[in-house]
Amino acid sequence: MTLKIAHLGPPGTYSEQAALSYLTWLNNHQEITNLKSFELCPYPTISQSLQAVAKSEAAIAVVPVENSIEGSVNMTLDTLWQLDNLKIHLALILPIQHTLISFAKSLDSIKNVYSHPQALAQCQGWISQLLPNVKVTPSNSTTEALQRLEQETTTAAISSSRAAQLYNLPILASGINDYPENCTRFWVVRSEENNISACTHTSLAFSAPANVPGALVKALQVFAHLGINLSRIESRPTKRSLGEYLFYLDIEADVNAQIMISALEELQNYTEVLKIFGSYSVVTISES
Ligand SMILES: O=C(O)C(=O)Cc1ccccc1
Repeated sequence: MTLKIAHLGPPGTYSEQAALSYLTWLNNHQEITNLKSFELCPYPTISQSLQAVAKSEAAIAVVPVENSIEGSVNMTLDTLWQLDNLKIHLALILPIQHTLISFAKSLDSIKNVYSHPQALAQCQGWISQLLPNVKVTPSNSTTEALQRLEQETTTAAISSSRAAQLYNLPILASGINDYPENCTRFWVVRSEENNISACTHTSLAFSAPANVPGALVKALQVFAHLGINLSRIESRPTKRSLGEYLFYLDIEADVNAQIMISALEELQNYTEVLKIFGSYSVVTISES
């Protein structure tokens, strides 16, 4: 059986790189995979990659969730909340080294720079120092604008050296992210429950029952009282009215651990809608 893996495209994105790292990881865990074959399926947006799994067009999606410089990838958080029955199976942390790709002879002749908003933000210091007068345009992914470069020789794109190699494009500058230790966390998402035991993390999101003093504190105290550590908290607008938020938590415990079963039962008392995105382990990928 061939399993389709949805990721942000066109080919050569960091999300595709994360999907390939996931396949390598699976290969080293053959007992889990039963020797299935896989097909990489690029989608125009992160949201569409997740929708592909929700609609059973693909079995798996690999999506970016958080970057060490720029923080959360809102499209991933928002789409996970909107779609029901998606479960995180694994987190992958990948090092990210951006390159400037262009047919321009030098930085002086560049007039336009394109990339995914996350990549532009991760390189904003470098851009303002070395390309202070360029027009910066966000694109759906780091590889979307690469097809422009051959015709538009005063245009550059921020992407990976792997993408430059894939499309045989010239690299004008390397390692242009503002912080050298730049890395991004990706989630591997499927439509069925993760039945791997002893996961290290659980992610969930909730809306509070009323916008009153202490609403968030009460929910968080559930974990504090049980000695359960949180590794991230993020808020996103509910989009229903200004000033109303959803709260996303990453928790350092397995959803099936007795202590988490108790915590989640108690948490129901302090939440309006509670969505558990799943339990998973975290794999750190070293420089390839
Ligand atoms: O556009 C890509 O290549 C992506 O996969 C999104 C992204 C952009 C920048 C850093 C990590 C992921």
